[in-house]
Amino acid sequence: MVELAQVVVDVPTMQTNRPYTYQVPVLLERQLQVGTRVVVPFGNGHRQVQGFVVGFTDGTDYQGKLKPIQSVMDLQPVVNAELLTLSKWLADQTYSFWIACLYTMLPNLLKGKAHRIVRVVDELDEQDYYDLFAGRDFRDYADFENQPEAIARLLKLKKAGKVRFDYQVENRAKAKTITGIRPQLDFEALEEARTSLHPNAHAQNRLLSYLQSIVGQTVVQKRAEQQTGISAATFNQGVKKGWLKKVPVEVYRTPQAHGQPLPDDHHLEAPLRLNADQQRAVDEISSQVHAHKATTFLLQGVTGSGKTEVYLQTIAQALADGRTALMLVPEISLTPQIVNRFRRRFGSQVAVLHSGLSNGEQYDEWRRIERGEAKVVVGARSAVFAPLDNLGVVILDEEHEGSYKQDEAPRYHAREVAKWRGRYHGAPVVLGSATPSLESRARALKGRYHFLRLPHRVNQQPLPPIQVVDMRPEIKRRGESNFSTPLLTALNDRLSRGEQSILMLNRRGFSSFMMCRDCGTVLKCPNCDISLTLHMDTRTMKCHYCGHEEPIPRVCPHCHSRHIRYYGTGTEKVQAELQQLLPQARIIRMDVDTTRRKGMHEKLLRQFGAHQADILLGTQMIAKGLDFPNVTLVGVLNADTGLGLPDFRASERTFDLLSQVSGRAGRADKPGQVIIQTFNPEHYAIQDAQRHDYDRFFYQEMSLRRQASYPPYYYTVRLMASHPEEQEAARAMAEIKSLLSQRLAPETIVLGPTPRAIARMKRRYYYQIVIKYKQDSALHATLQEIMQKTQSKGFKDVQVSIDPDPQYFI
Ligand SMILES: Nc1ncnc2c1ncn2[C@@H]1O[C@H](COP(=O)(O)OP(=O)(O)OP(=O)(O)O)[C@@H](O)[C@H]1O
Ligand SMILES: [Zn+2]
Repeated sequence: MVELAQVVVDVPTMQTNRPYTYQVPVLLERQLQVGTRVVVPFGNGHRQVQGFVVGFTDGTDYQGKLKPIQSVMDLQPVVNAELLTLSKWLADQTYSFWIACLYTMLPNLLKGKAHRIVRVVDELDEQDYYDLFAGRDFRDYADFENQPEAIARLLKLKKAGKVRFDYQVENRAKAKTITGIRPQLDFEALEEARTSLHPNAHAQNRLLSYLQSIVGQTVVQKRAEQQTGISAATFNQGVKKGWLKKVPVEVYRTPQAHGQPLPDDHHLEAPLRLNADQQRAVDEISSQVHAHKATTFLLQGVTGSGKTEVYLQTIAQALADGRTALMLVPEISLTPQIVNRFRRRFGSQVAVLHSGLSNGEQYDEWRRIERGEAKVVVGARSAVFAPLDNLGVVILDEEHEGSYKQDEAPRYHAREVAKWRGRYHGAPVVLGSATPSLESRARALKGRYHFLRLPHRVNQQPLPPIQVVDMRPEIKRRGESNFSTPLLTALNDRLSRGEQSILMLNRRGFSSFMMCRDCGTVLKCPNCDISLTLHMDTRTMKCHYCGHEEPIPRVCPHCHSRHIRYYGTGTEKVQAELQQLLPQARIIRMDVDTTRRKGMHEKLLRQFGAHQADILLGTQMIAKGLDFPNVTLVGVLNADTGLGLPDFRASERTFDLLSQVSGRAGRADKPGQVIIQTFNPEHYAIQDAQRHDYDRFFYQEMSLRRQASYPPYYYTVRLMASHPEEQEAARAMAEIKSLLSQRLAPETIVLGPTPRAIARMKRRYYYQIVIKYKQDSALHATLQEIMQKTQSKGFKDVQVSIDPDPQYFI
């Protein structure tokens, strides 16, 4: 019986969220594998859609006539067996479409329409090389279509390991190539040409000898020029005479540490000598690597305790076992120092995946991983899907960070995916943080995670003393200023000693909003329910949610008064004030605006590291991972931002941020100092951060969470419905609520429906329900049912999303 293929099609609706059965045309039989993308006709109109082959079967219940697969997009699978299984689990766990999960795992370029190429990877005999490749190193597969004989020859070559079938994406990015040269004559023929040369033709003589030395090879022209001193003009002459041919040679686009040369693999950095706590951590984790045990570790180490060194040495152990490693960081473009450390240690075995890469770079890094050329992946959230084989260890640094949760479908948490992959490969998972999430710390206390601690800084210094400055009397005394007297004194002090300071402002943009002093009108986004932010660099008002942009108004749009002014404080304004207060200080500002251009982030940090500035002033992006020995002062200008947000994690986030940024001071031999300015000096999050007392914060916050039935005592799910009409969104939610009340266990708490904190966004109104539960066997099925139901006619134009374990509630 002929096999049939099961295909998940790119038609994301609830009804189509399952594999469809297709016939496999004889011609495609040999190419088709599980995990390849195909084009198939779909529906009554036979419209062409993309899909993924997820399995084969020899029978089907389907009564009608099966349609045939139309074409195969990939000549080797883009999703391997592990990731295919994972995608299915992910769809189920996150209440999302299987097809969306499959696409989520792939680099951007493979989300588009691919075209196939065939690449020469080993020496071919001339017949094949010229017949099939016309003297090039790769060709479009489409060139061979309808030539069964050529395809048969290619398949034979593939089997012999001489060519590889690959995929590239049309019109978006192809493999990057540079010019290579390839001799077109054999040794004797070149010799003949040489003897018949004019005796003065020295350059051509040299070219011919050189070509003789590389017969059968392709050499990058630039490299040949450098090695031999033969000029480009001489190579061109050689082309005209038919001695050589120029051919494209594929090169990888390696994301560079901006302007910094990559270390070569012979000059890698040696591991540091570990202290006793670090050694214990490395030993315990490595023993699980060696034993193929999927133990989850919580590594809680104070800032500057040498967690990164523990990661590096654990990974080295996994590599020594012939395995691979995955290192996740919250937003990698913000932590170039970590990437550089990994590169210095592991050289070209490291691949980097993050949103700051071009699509081409991302694709090339992905292929290096997939081909097994890169064994250590450092990346942000989506790197958790890196196609690493034989994983030996997975590490999540700063595990408490909310950015590990994707806030659009599929709403997965990288921590859960990491644990899944750990189980699949028998690999331990290490969750590292100075300030673990309450969830993780609670699990460690219960023994579900293996708890490791690094309680001291490696430099033997205590954590820096923190002074909290109450801004209320400061403002009364000195008027509206962003700088208290103690902070200014401390800054001056560092300047005179030639030491550096880091200042954090918890904001972005110049001002947060604009208000009319006569009528109180605040300039708002026409699409969303939030105020617009002034951006001085582009001289516009911008919405941070939908991207809406408009010119800065001169008069109030409501009452036409000219008394319209900017409220709030942005980095640009603070920089101006600081420069006025300290005219001699050299200041680097780092925020979304100054780092938008590629590579700017690294550049600014490098300048600061080279002491080309005295003060680094920035938003939250400077709080994490920076390791500058000469920084002895950290100032936080406004610790309170965020405390007032309607989110049960507001205190936790404030505590984390303050602890994190304080940790940037005094990391080497000079002692550090931290000054925190606040309008809420008595808040426990601020006081506990001041004492460096994670445990105290943890127990206080835990008791509040228990009282309010929040995580980690309860699990939460958020459901959201949106519609352009407010009452439609509300009505849909009411219907969902009644279904939930019927199905769920009586102990389960269902809150809402209520308008979301930002009730209107992108021209839609949002209503939400929050479910809190400990254990509810009916929950999963009920949520699946809601997914189904919201696809029906009664829910026309209502968009419903289900967000398990949401990280944000605004
Ligand atoms: N065993 C060691 N001996 C000497 N120096 C070390 C050792 N371990 C780490 N260091 C150095 O101490 C500094 C801090 O270490 P590291 O950056 O690993 O700490 P961390 O815990 O990851 O910090 P944070 O969480 O604050 O970013 C680094 O400069 C690192 O090179
Ligand atoms: Zn908007």
